[in-house]
Amino acid sequence: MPSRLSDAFRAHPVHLYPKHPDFNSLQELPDSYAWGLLDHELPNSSSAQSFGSSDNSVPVIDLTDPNALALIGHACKTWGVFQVTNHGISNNLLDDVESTARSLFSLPVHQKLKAARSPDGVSGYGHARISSFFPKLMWSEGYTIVGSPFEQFRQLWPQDHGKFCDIIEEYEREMKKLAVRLMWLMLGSLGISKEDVKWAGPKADFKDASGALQLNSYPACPDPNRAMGLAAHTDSTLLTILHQNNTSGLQVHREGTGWVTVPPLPSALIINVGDLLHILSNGSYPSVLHRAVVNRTQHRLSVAYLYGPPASEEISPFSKLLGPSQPPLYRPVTWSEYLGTKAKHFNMALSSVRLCSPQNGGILVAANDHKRLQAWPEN
Ligand SMILES: C=C1C[C@]23C[C@@]1(O)CC[C@H]2[C@@]12CCC[C@@](C)(C(=O)O1)[C@H]2[C@@H]3C(=O)O
Ligand SMILES: O=C(O)CCC(=O)C(=O)O
Ligand SMILES: [Fe+2]
Repeated sequence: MPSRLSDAFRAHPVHLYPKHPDFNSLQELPDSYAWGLLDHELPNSSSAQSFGSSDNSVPVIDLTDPNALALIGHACKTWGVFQVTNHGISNNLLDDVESTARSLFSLPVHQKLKAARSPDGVSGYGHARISSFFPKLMWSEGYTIVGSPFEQFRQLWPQDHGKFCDIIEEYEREMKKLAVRLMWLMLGSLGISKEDVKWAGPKADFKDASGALQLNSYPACPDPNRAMGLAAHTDSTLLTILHQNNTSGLQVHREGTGWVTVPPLPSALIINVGDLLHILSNGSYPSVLHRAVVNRTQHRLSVAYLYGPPASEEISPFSKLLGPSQPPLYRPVTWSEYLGTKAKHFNMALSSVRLCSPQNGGILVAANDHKRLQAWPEN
């Protein structure tokens, strides 16, 4: 069984389309990128709301608010996503990481391909792994970093990789600290304390936790209504911390409302509940289904920090949350195994680790999961 994050995809290599176009040279949307009409830019579209009553917009939480723990608990239960302000990450660092991503994606295609992700690897340049589940290509490029970016950055920028490595390494350190703080707020809001999480380590600092950085680029698109930046998915994480530049594009799916745009707020970071927190909370903090759409005039960038437990630690619902009427809904799974499951089953990954209920005669998908699956627009 794989034990490091970088081994997670050994058993599930993806051979994605080898051709990477120079997006800027395309005046028309090639058929291979045409998904059919999306409704995100249609006039009067009710399915992509961004502003409205506060009930219909993603919660914004000030981390210095004395009530932050309760606000976060409510946001996790009802949205699976929230924005945070006063999070302690400096604007300088956010600007630096954004310009690192901009410099990277502006390199010529042949240069970026020198750091191409291998079919069974985690790090490097390429399409999102989930691309293999769709007949059409996504209007985006990605670059994944696990651990030190040094070796690959040296290929990309033979002369001046040093400054970019420093920025990424500092960003990884800062994200890790923020993730620990958010973890304790999210777990605390579930009534989980330090003694309940042995894998957080003796100092409760999640020292052995793992993380990946995903840089995403969504160039301006000649036909945005028919293109998809990043298809609807949930993250296979405990939580994800997302920085987006000043261009909107992230949408989250909410039952009963549909797609809701998460507006860029200066200095705010977006926090997604991932599938592993969904499992730990026994489904009470559902992972959020989200996607990225594109636009005609602006280049959008985002940087996601995908945070998970130690790669070989078994994750299962906290026993404190279980009882005679709350049986565990998910079987134990390691992050590494779960990433492999996602690579194989994509949107069925969470229900594939759901425990069978004997009353259902072994039928795997229970009522709630069923509703979630129906929300996936591609189903
Ligand atoms: C740790 C990881 C989560 C991720 C796969 C990865 O190895 C690094 C990239 C992550 C990402 C980002 C875009 C969406 C996503 C579904 C994908 O294809 O690559 C996620 C993966 C995930 O959360 O499952
Ligand atoms: O670009 C975005 O807003 C979404 C990125 C994302 O979902 C991811 O990297 O997992
Ligand atoms: Fe995501």
